[in-house]
Amino acid sequence: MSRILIVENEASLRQALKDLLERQAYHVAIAASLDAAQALAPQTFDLVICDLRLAGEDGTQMLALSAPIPVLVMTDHSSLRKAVIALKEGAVDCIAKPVDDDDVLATVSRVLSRPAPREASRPSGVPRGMIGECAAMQRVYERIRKTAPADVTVLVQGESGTGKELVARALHRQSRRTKAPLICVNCAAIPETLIESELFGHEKGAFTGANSARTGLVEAADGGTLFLDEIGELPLDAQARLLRVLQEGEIRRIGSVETRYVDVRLIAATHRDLHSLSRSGEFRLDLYYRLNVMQIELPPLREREDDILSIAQTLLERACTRHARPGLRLSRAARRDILGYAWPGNVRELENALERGVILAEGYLIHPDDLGLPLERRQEPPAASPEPSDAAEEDGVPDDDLSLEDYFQHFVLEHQAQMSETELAQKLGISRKCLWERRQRLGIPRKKSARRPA
Ligand SMILES: Nc1ncnc2c1ncn2[C@@H]1O[C@H](COP(=O)(O)OP(=O)(O)OP(=O)(O)O)[C@@H](O)[C@H]1O
Repeated sequence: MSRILIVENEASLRQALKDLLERQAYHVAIAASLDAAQALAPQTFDLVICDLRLAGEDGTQMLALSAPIPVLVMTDHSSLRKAVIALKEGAVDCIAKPVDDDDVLATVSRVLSRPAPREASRPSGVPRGMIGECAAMQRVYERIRKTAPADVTVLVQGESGTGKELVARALHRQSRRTKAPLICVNCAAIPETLIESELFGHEKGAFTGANSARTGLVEAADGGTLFLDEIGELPLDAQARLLRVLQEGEIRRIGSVETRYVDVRLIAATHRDLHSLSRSGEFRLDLYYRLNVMQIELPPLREREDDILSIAQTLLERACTRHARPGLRLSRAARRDILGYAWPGNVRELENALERGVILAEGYLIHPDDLGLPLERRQEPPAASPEPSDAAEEDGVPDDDLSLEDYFQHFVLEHQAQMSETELAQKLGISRKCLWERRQRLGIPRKKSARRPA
């Protein structure tokens, strides 16, 4: 069934819409703000419903954050102008507030019955929500395309923040199970004492505190896909139960003698070496072999040199939209830092650094200090090719978009501590008045220098 994300800051309406749509068997997630919506990866849904007037935020920003997923906007009479703008900017339809249940259901069903932006028809074959076109990622996309329809267990390996959950979502979307649930569980985030009952469910009275019977997440994924992130953290007892699910499709709730049958496709992910964990007795070898039918290996960001700047650019645009700071750009020095840094937290860390940059940038450019990358972990930037055919590629940092404004900012920031305003203006070939005006426009306030004023 289709997955819908509701973005609405008013709690009662948010819950009422959720209940209404869930009664029609849609899978619904809710968010009260743009940030909360962004954290739920809006591009992985089938439809986003968004109020245009979120508390202090502009709901039209959801259009850019969700693209290419259809966005249905909600508005009352006081913001009709905004609704017209949203429709012009690509919203698929508009629901009038106060909302009418039948109107909501009819509009949702109409929008969802239109042909969806299909994965396979995306020009580059890049799964929805994923960025990057380097050779290693092309191999990942090809693996996803071939593996998804095969309905086999998949083991996704990669460091933290490399996109393992995005791969699981793409596998599910491209599989025959796409209309059934995808249940994502981070095994490391659930306390060891609770994990078995969370996964496999329990009967009433099975243990202290089990006041009622509960369905586990494996059963909730019946007919669909179960994504177990950080599977290396699963305790041995839970591993034994999981093995039974994989071998026989059998599940037994904690405290129950009754065996139930489930049809679940398992996608597991880990940043650890399960084979060596099995040698030390921490992971069952038989489970490892069961999981390891197909592997998808995600490269760390530092090995995706060809991709880093284009990923940064896309993530930067998203962050600019989120924080209503359109048009911010990375300074040359910031791009060099991005290329030279080792990115132990991978794409997630890059996303966070850019978010920081967008929030802290004072002018139109994001400088290294705004990104705040830890100095000790920066590496030398990738070496320039021995005989650069294009001087603009010096240090591997493309220079093609280094505008006069970039140059101006860079020059002023680099020399203002040592030069007076007159010297700076002379070197730049402009008048002092012009220097002052540009400082104002670009948001580079004059810093007090140790030199006497000119
Ligand atoms: N190739 C990619 N394209 C776009 N965004 C990405 C990519 N890889 C990771 N991200 C972003 O980085 C963040 C982390 O991604 P994800 O949760 O899929 O990583 P993970 O490998 O499962 O991490 P962990 O192991 O820590 O759970 C998300 O915000 C995701 O959108």
